[in-house]
Amino acid sequence: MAEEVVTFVTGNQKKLQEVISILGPQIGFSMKTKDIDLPEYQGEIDDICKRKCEEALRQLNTAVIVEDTSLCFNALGGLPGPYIKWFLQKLGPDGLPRLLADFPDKSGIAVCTLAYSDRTGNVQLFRGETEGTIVSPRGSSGFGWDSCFLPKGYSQTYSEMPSEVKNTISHRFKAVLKMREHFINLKR
Ligand SMILES: O=P(O)(O)OP(=O)(O)OP(=O)(O)OC[C@H]1O[C@@H](n2cnc3c(O)ncnc32)[C@H](O)[C@@H]1O
Ligand SMILES: [Mg+2]
Repeated sequence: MAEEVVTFVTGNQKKLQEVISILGPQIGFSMKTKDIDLPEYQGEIDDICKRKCEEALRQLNTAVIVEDTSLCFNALGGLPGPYIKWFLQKLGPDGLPRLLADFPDKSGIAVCTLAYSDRTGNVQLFRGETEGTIVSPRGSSGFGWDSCFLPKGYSQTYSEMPSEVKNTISHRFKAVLKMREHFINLKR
């Protein structure tokens, strides 16, 4: 039987590169990619990702995967969470730890949610989380807020560590692994 073709839809090429390198060759489906910055609704993480996936399906009318990344600060009840993109854009990486200046708790959670929809609109979510601390920016590799995120148990931020290390401990790694398991099990 021919492998199912699924289109990964994202406007973020860095994210895409990481997904591809984490997925590896044996993924149980054949992946195409499409560069669209999909609209994102407000709400809880899972709902935002599900609706983003439904919008991708509506636009492309084929099986799709989308991904949504959140950075949740525990002292702020989980905010900025799914709105981290706009905080980062307006405040820059320097501004992120400053949001926590008045709080002793600097901990945060990076969350990656992948949503897969088949052509009939049946959506499945796969979530990966990595705990860490929000620090003043350190390091130059990676993208987004990588320089501010110090994963728990490590002395280097995502930006200071080699990408091969980030890609074996990250929020994205954990979500991609769950999705890959799902597809590989389907074929068994
Ligand atoms: O088209 P999409 O897939 O939505 O791509 P995006 O860049 O808009 O991504 P999100 O909506 O998921 O917003 C997440 C924000 O967090 C950033 N980001 C995502 N993954 C990251 C990672 O692993 N490390 C650091 N920053 C990340 C990303 O650049 C955005 O600013
Ligand atoms: Mg986005």
